[in-house]
Amino acid sequence: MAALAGVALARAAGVGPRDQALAAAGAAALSALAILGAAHRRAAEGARLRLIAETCAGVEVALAPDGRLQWISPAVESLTGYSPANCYGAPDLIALLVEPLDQDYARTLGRQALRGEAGEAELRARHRDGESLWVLCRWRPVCDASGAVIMFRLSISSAQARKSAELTLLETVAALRRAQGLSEHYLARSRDEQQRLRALLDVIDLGILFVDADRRVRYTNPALERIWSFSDGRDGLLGMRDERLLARAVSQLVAPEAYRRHVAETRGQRGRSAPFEMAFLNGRKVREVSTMVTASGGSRSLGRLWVFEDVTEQRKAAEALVRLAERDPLTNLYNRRRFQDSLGAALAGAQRGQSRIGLIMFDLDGFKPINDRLGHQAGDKVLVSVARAIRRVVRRNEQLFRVGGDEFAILVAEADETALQELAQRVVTEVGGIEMEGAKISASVGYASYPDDADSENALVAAADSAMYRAKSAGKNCWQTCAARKPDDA
Ligand SMILES: Nc1nc2c(ncn2[C@@H]2O[C@H](COP(=O)(O)OP(=O)(O)OP(=O)(O)O)[C@@H](O)[C@H]2O)c(=O)[nH]1
Repeated sequence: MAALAGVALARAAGVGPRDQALAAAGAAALSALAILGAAHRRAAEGARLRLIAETCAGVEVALAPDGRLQWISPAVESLTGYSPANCYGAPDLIALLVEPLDQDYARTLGRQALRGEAGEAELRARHRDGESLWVLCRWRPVCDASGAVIMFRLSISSAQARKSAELTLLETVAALRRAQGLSEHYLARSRDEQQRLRALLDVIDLGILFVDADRRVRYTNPALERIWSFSDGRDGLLGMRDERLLARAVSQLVAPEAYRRHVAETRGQRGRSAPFEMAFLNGRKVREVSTMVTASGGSRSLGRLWVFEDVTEQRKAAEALVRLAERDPLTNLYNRRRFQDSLGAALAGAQRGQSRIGLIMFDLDGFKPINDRLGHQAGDKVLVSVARAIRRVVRRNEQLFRVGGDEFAILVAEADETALQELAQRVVTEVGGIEMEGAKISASVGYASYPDDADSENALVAAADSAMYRAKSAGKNCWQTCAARKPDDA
C-alpha cells in the first residue's frame, strides 16, 4: 500500500521507472517501520497495563464470555492463599475460593453477570487455611467496538476490616440492647418491688420516717403523719430539714428537751438504737427505735430510718393488768400481794438506811352483823367508805392497803412513835365517824415498828396483828401497841 503510494507520487513528479521503483521500496520500508513502531508501542503499553493489573492491591480477574477463567492477578494469593496457578487448575473456581455457605449465592451472581449485567456484592471467600473472609466483588462486561461481550472483568477486594468493624458494631449494639433490656427488666422489677413496699408501709400502723445523709426527709408513711398529727399530706414533708421536723414534733411532747437530747445522741449511731418511749401532751405514749441504713456492700451511710409505734393502748392494758394484780377492785386500795412487796421493799430500805418503819393494822368491829342485817352490798359500801375516809388521812410517805375482808394496813416510812400513835388515833376517829343505815362503824387498831418490835417482815406483821387483837380485847374502837410495850389507851 505504501509502495503503491510511493510509485504514484513518483509518477506525478515525472520521475523515471527506476526512480519510481526506488520510491516504492522507500515507501514500503517507511511503512514497515511505522508498523513496527506501533506494534512496539502496543506491546509496551500492554506490559504497562499488565504490570498495573498484577500490582493492584485487589484481585483482578478476566473471565471469558462463557465464564471460564482467562486471567487472574497474583494478588489472589495474598487474599486467599491460592496462587493464580491453583486457580487456573481448579475445575470449579467458586468451589475453590468461596465459603461453602455462600457458594449458591456466588453461583447466582455469576449467572447474573454472564447475562451481561454489571453489579457488586459482598460474600465470604475461603482462605486456604480454612478461615473465611469478607470480600467485595464488582463485575462488569467488557465489549468490543461492535458491542459484543469479549470478557467479564471481576474486581475482588477485601472487605474484612470494614465487615469486622461492622460486626463489632452490631455486636456492641446487640450487647447494648441486651443490657438495656436487662436494665429495663430490673427497673420494672424494682418498680414492682417499690409498689409492694409502698403498699406495706401504707397499711402498717408503725410510723416510718427516712431521713437521708443530708438530713432531709426522704420518706414518710400515713401512720407517721397520724402519730405526729402532721397534716402536710402524702409528700408534704419530703425534702424538709430534720431539725425543722423535730421542732414541730417536740412541741407535742411532755419532755421535749429529753427527746431532743435522745435524737442528738442517736443520730450518728450505727445499728439499731435502744427503744425510747415518749409521753405526748395529749396523753398518748409513743415508742421510737431507729437504725442507720448503709449502702449495700459498703459502710457509707444512706441515712437513718426512724420507726414510731403508738403504744398508748398497750401501756393502758399493761397498767390495767398491774392494777388488777396489785389492787383491790372494790376499794381500789393496794391488795395483800402489793402489801407484801411494799413491806419487803420498805424493810430492806430501812435496814440499809438504818431508819424506822411503822405498821398499823386495823380491823372493823362488828362488820359481820352489818353484812347479815343490811346485806352484802351495804357491807361493801362500808368498806368503800372506810377506804375513802382513811385515804384522806394518810400522807405521802404512808401507804394504805386492804389486806383481807375487813382488815386494812398502813405502812409508814421513817415513822416515829408519836406519829404512829397519832395516825392510829386518826384511824379510830375516822372509822368511828362512819354510819350505815343507823349502824355505827368502828375499828380496832394495833401498831408495831421496825426495829423496835420486830426485825423481819413476818415478825412485824405478827406484832402489829397482835396489837390489833389487843385492841379488840380491850373493848374495840381503840388502838394498842404490841404486848412488849406499855399499852396506851385510845
Ligand atoms: N360485804 C362484804 N363483806 C365481806 C367482804 N370480805 C369479807 N367480808 C365479810 O366480813 C366479815 C369479817 O368477819 P369478822 O371480822 O370475823 O367479823 P366481825 O363481825 O367484824 O368480827 P370482829 O372483827 O370480831 O368484830 C365476814 O362476815 C366476811 O364474810 C367483802 O368484800 N364485802
